[in-house]
Amino acid sequence: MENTLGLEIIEVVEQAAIASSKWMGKGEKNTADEVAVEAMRERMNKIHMRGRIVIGEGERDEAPMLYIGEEVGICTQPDAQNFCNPNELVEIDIAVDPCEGTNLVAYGQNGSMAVLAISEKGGLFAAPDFYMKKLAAPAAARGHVDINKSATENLKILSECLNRAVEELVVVVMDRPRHKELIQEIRTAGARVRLISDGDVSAAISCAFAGTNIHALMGIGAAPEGVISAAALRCLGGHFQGQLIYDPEVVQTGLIGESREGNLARLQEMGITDGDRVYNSDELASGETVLFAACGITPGTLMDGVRFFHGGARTQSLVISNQSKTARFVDTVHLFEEPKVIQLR
Ligand SMILES: O=C(COP(=O)(O)O)[C@@H](O)[C@H](O)[C@H](O)[C@H](O)COP(=O)(O)O
Ligand SMILES: [Mn+2]
Ligand SMILES: [Mn+2]
Repeated sequence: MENTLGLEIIEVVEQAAIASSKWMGKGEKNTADEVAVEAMRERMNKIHMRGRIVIGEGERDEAPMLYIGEEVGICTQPDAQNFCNPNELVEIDIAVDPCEGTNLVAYGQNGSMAVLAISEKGGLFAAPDFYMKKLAAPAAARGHVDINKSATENLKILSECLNRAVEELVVVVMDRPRHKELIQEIRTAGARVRLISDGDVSAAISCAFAGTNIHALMGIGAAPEGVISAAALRCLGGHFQGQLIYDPEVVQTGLIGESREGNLARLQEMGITDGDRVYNSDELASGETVLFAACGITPGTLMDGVRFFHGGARTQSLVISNQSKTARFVDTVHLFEEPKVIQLR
């Protein structure tokens, strides 16, 4: 599955990032999202594959989406027999977030990216559009920290695993009223908190790279983003656990459905019988082959954002594979017209 796909999906996230970045700082989050979705769809449909979207994103705020169940790739098109023998190709599942951090793009802030994860059919947890409590941490802490433990306990464990004082740890938390107590607890324990307004995928992945000065992600974000983060952390050997959150009182937002009971019933309908189950990265991204790709839209901890120059643009992407055991940082110059100058730096 991986050989050429690994290269082609770089272009998928690059095209989405370029399209979205044209709307950076324009205050129009839906347009920044829409153009990323379209660019991602268009490029994906040129790939020689039989793909199916298992996680599209945006139902919650009715953002444009590559909808769940949508078939993508040349070999799913009506005229597929002209290009390929659909039966010969492995069916793959794809989780996408064409513009992760739409607000960040709209307001010109750091940390947005076009991102996706791929596995063979059935290899990614088809997360409902719910919230998810998340715990991400570096590989050294994998299996030692635990989402069922308190933040104080986990910080102590992290400090031992990473051989640094609790005061030397930085925890990313989304800046939301629901995290008031969590933030207080982390601060009381002695660690430092980096509050983010959006973009918890970037924060989760950053935990797996030493040098980012991010040692954990704690708190509640969206479930689809949890699966995408888990795919990256699974490949990188980092720690990721997620637990669906179905109680509107815990999330403190009206965007999750009317009641705890109603949400539990929705989960049952989807075949999720234990709403409190804790999933680890191997369960959220369980496939034998897992690929992850992201391209910075605005600058971030791991990747630079899209930079335009006269006649072109430069992007930075990250492609991670559990098969080749690689994390590739890809720096690409895109030429929109006949170049006069290619800027090296
Ligand atoms: O910040 C985020 C928004 O993603 P997007 O809609 O693709 O721009 C995600 O990283 C978060 O995980 C998540 O969507 C968020 O925490 C849920 O929204 P909220 O109710 O504002 O906390
Ligand atoms: Mn997102
Ligand atoms: Mn998005």
